[in-house]
Amino acid sequence: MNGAGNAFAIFDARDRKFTPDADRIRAIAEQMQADQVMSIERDTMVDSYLRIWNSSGEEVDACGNGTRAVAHLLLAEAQKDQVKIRTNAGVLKGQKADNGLVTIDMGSPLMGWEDIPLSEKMDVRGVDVRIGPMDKPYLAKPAVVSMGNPHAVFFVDDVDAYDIPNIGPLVEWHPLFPEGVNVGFAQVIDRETIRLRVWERGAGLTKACGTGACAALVCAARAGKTERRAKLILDGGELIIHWQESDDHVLMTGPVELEMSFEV
Ligand SMILES: N[C@@H](CCC[C@H](N)C(=O)O)C(=O)O
Repeated sequence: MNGAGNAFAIFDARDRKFTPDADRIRAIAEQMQADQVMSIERDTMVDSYLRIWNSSGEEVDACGNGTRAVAHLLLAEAQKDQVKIRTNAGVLKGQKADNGLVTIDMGSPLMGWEDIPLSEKMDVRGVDVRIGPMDKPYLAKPAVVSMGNPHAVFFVDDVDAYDIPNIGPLVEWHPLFPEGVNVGFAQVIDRETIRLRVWERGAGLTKACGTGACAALVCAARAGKTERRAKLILDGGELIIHWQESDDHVLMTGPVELEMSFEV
């Protein structure tokens, strides 16, 4: 499946065990050209339990687009208006939106430096990241937030002018981020539109990152650069992100596509 171009290989592990090691995940991701591998498992309390692995082989806690993709499957299967999916980052609600789109309530963003986590206390609106060549390092100041996974967001004038495959990895495993970080490059077009590209932790430059889109909107709205609702334009499609004032939750709405399904 894909969610706005973010590519997934999803295993239905409700009746069959799926216990891959990191090598197996890497092989599946390579074969299926997937950014993330996921498995849907039975859960006693909610509709399903979703496990998520990056294409690098590590299991992670959150994937916004992946959760939307699985919500789409479960909504169709159960013929329900809403499904609840347990992830390692918490229980998330998914529902159908207009025009075949799917919405996930991603819950509240976490803003404490320990929540991201950072290795030392810093102002999350602009942390100090020293990157660049050894002889000429430069200081960059991305905003950071957790959407169940860590994000650093650089606000730039022209997203397409940045060499993301070279800059992304320098930030992804910078010592300030003990668990690594997803690295977003956000260009505010106007108060309701952001162009975004994301170098994902453990997956590289993907066509879309759902939690990255939520993180970019939260950091932009927190800094007064945008409204709390905006369209995020990613390489693979568009997402509408709404950081609700009423309950602090972030809602993500966008397209989902089932590309193929088969028995293994
Ligand atoms: N593609 C995802 C995020 C997947 C996990 C991320 N790479 C991480 O390591 O936290 C999304 O749509 O949110």
